[in-house]
Amino acid sequence: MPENKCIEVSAAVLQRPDGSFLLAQRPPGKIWAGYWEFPGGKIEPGETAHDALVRELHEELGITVQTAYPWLTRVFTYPHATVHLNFFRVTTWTGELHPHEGQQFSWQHPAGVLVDPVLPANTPILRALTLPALYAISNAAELGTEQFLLKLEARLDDGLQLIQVREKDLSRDRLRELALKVVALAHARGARVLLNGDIEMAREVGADGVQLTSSQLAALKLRPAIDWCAASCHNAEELRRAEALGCDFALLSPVLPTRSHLGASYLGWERFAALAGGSTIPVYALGGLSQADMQMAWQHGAHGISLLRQAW
Ligand SMILES: Nc1nc2c([nH]c(=O)n2[C@@H]2O[C@H](COP(=O)(O)OP(=O)(O)OP(=O)(O)O)[C@@H](O)[C@H]2O)c(=O)[nH]1
Repeated sequence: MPENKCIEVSAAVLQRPDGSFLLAQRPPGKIWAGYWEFPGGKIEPGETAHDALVRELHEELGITVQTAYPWLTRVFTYPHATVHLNFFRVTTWTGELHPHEGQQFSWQHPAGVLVDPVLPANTPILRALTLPALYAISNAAELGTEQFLLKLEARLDDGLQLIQVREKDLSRDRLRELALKVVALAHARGARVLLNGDIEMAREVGADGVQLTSSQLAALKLRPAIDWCAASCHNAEELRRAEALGCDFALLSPVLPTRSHLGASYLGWERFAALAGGSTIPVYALGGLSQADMQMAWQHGAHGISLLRQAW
């Protein structure tokens, strides 16, 4: 085999409704035996990534895939080969899980994986799994600060886990004041906060990360040193830039027409899928959406959706 040959692989994140996912331990005799991985295997000639996923899960686990959403891809070079991994999120299947290859199974939670070692290519995949499906964007501008904070508290109590503070009309002082309050409320309930556009202030208020604007994304040479770094993207070039910079995830917008940009052009779901397909980082769909669009977003390769007005 030539050294630069890239092996195409499909892998499944089998997810239960409580968010737990299945890892399997590679059985003795296989390369990287003993390492934990997502079930899957090599794509055979003539197969699509989805075909291979369905076949592998049938062969390895004895289950029939019902719903599989395309999610992330990743290229990783091992000493033995370079692999191009196509990850799917599998949320429904029929049949009982059987370890047809003698492998061990373990259901794990995104908040803390308790088995090791995990295949080295999978570390960013496990991190991506800690991101929720919904990413809410603040709307103090329309609701007023007090009303927004009350709504935020209620949404956090309902399980909201990820918030972007984005208030373009506030002065720096008012923004800092608001961001501090959002961080305090969110952290008290285990949710994360990213601040739009201001890396320094994000650190200062103890936010978990920063949401880079597309102009910051174009200008930055290095990923800011902060736990979570996301980027706002509108086209293929920006998405590739976000991946290359080492961003943890991206927003891709506008998917549909929005109230705030009436008459402006938008991507539509097909274009969204073409852009997000093959992304190495999770992509949230943004623009003109509501909670009811979640399934549509997943079908088109999104990790989830980001909502502004509709979040509150
Ligand atoms: N199934 C799977 N393979 C992964 C993951 N992460 C990762 O780096 N790989 C790599 O992708 C390749 C998959 O090959 P495999 O050996 O599992 O494929 P297979 O089931 O078709 O095996 P076979 O060739 O023994 O029939 C291996 O090099 C493996 O190290 C993962 O999460 N799941």
